[in-house]
Amino acid sequence: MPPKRKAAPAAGGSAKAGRASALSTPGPATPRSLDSSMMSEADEDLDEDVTEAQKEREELLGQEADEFVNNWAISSKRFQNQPEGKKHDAATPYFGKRDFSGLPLKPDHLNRPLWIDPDKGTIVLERFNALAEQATDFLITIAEPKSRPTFLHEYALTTHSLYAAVSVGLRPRDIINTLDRFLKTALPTSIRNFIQQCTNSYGKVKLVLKNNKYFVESVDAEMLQKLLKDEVIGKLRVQGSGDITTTYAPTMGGLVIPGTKNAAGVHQADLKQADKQEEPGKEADLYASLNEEDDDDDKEAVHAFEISDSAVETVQKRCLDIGFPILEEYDFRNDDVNPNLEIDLQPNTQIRPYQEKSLSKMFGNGRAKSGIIVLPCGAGKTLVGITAACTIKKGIIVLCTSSMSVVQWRQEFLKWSNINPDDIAVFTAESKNKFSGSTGIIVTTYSMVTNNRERSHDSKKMMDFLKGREWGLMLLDEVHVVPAEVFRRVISSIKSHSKLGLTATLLREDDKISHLNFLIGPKLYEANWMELSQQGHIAKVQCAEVWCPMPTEFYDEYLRANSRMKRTLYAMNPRKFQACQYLINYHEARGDKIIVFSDELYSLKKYAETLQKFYIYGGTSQQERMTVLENFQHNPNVNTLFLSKIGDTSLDLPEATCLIQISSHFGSRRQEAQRLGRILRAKRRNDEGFNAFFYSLVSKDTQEMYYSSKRQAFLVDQGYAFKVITQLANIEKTPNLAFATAQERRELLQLTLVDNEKGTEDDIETDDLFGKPGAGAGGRGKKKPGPGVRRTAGTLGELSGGQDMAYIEQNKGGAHLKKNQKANQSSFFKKIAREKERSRK
Ligand SMILES: Nc1ncnc2c1ncn2[C@@H]1O[C@H](COP(=O)(O)OP(=O)(O)OP(=O)(O)O)[C@@H](O)[C@H]1O
Repeated sequence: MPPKRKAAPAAGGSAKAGRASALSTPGPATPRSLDSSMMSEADEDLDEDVTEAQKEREELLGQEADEFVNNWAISSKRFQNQPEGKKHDAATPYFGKRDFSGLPLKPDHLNRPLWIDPDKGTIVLERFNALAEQATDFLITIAEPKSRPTFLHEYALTTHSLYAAVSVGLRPRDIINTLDRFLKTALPTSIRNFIQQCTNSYGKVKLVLKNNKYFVESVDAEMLQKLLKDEVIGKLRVQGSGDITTTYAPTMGGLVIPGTKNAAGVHQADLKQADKQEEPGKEADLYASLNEEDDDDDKEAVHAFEISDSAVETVQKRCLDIGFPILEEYDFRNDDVNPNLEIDLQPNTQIRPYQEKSLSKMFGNGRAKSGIIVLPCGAGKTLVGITAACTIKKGIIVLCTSSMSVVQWRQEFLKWSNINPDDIAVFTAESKNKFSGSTGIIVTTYSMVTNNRERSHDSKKMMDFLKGREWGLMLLDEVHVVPAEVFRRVISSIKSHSKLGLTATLLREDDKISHLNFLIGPKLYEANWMELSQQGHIAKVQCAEVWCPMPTEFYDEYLRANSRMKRTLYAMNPRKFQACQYLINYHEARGDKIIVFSDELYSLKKYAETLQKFYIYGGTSQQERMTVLENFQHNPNVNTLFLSKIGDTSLDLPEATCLIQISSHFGSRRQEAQRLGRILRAKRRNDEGFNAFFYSLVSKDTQEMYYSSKRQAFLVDQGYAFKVITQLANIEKTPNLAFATAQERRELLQLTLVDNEKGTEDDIETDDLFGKPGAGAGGRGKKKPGPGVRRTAGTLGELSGGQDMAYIEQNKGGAHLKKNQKANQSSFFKKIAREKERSRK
């Protein structure tokens, strides 16, 4: 990290800026401070949000605010004391110590697109600059995108991002030179040192599986000598395997690997540069140094020594401890031991530019690097995985979060590639077939592989088969939802040369995402949502937050209610109900197909029943689900569908063009992104002027407003602007809205209070929308819970759908669950417990 990573005032923090602009939409603005005052009550039971980390963050924000005020006072004084004519502009005092306006600009700074914060390594990119495209390619390779609204993008230079840059073949001087050339100011020494420090250690040592033997490899012979002298690693060298061997790195000349043309983004930038530059002589040398270096890539000598299979983890850990993280690469072209798989993309398959770019990060130097590719929902992660498989052409194992995804993955393999159907088998509770030839593809679920319970004979045999082989590629779907421990178990039991993780959002509220860096590999590529929607690969979406005032009697109850009842009340707010009805009418009349999401089962059913619409939740039978979905797709009279959280993922309904959210999972940014993902693949996305719509209905002056702003943070960073609608046009004049009279609203309140006295029903954990209700991941049968189902945390094996894994993991486990279980106990059990207690005394 660059020196001192303190929390910073959000100068230029575009997420906040995006939010602020949305809030400035006319209308009676509710002060956001109201929400924070509500926090103390909400704190009691927040599953996900009020973690220690959150408290720390809040403390930090407080410190940050103090610091800001102090700095402002100092700078303001300094500003006033400056001689007239030498004063900076009026905004200067606001930036305090972080005022970098004094940094000398390069004479041609207007032509250069980047700014950098010398303290924190935050890079700001001017998207309107002529070199923005090239700079973006470069930044994607060396830094992590943080925020990408329309005009200014923000990236962060981190140890991990530099690690990833090195892993795709960039060298420190590539990074320093190119960054310097894009910057409007000279590259600060602090940043130069940081890059050198990180990149000098990263990428020097590689772990390569060649001819089924593990080698520690480096282009630096001295480095290998150093490792051999290390007290831990030295002993682990396979005795009798000779000293350090020297070979030469493979050349790329003539090789055609799908998606490798942009090895690190820099080369492509170079080519475009030649076409676009305004001042040829001057700009052409912007990348010259990189080209020179590329030429000698092919001739580099590589030194290696062998280690045993069992020593791999120890060596990896030790290398990390001594500051030389080890990179994993698979030289699949020179693997003569593992049989080749007959698989190619279908001749008519055309991968899209961003898919190709993401793969170029994986295969940039002709070998397969392990890591994670991040693409928005509906952007075609499956095809990226399949293309990687077609490149490596060895045994492939695919791990999914649900048994339905297993079926879908197999179908996609058959659709996009020429794989023989006998060469691709699935391993689920229902099917335990192997492929027929010497190698092939197995598609399975995380839970099938990590299941600790006693296995059936067939399942055990299958596991032995999976463990006993060496796989060329392990494809890990939806990596953000799978607990780190599960990865550890998967990775330690199944041996594979390379791993590719796929996800739409590298987001977890619990920060465990960093584990993935070492368990799978660095983030290789993250696509820009806005760019993909502009290119028509995903739909353009208009997002809005609709503020629904609460009638006084509801609000009075809300203030008195416990946290569970509060959630029910803000979902059942009759004004919200009316807004939902209004939006359904409006969008149905426009010819849209609408999905209404509710995490709250009580409101899901009440809304759907009152409006006479279909709904699906965990307890809906498989047959009914299919009938409802079919009708939604093909019946012009069924245009609205209510869904519980089981529809958050895996739902492929390209007919849907409008989403309305009436209740959600606290502040989960991931759920918000996943739900938006349900309309990103809208069939009509390329119709002229087409827009999909995403509405979040929030009850005004309740905790929901706080959660809503939290939930939107990720999408705002992707460039989505949330408009705040404080009043839906003419809603008060709209006829036939439900709960129009005070009497009806009072009755609704009474009914809600009575019905929910004993706590509300939770959604049944289920596979996914297409899975069997109550079936565990991998389709393992689970008893169908009766009414009043409780939420259980359980292990991954017991959890069924990817959609719930992380949410539940974050539900601060024991305490919360116990509380819930207690609340759900019937009075009979409570009585028994009391009697037991008494008899003990
Ligand atoms: N290169 C391509 N050419 C044509 N169609 C494509 C291409 N890539 C993806 N698609 C199509 O885009 C749709 C979305 O793909 P896919 O289901 O793989 O998305 P995803 O990123 O996995 O989404 P989610 O995160 O929601 O599961 C599919 O219908 C797929 O066939």
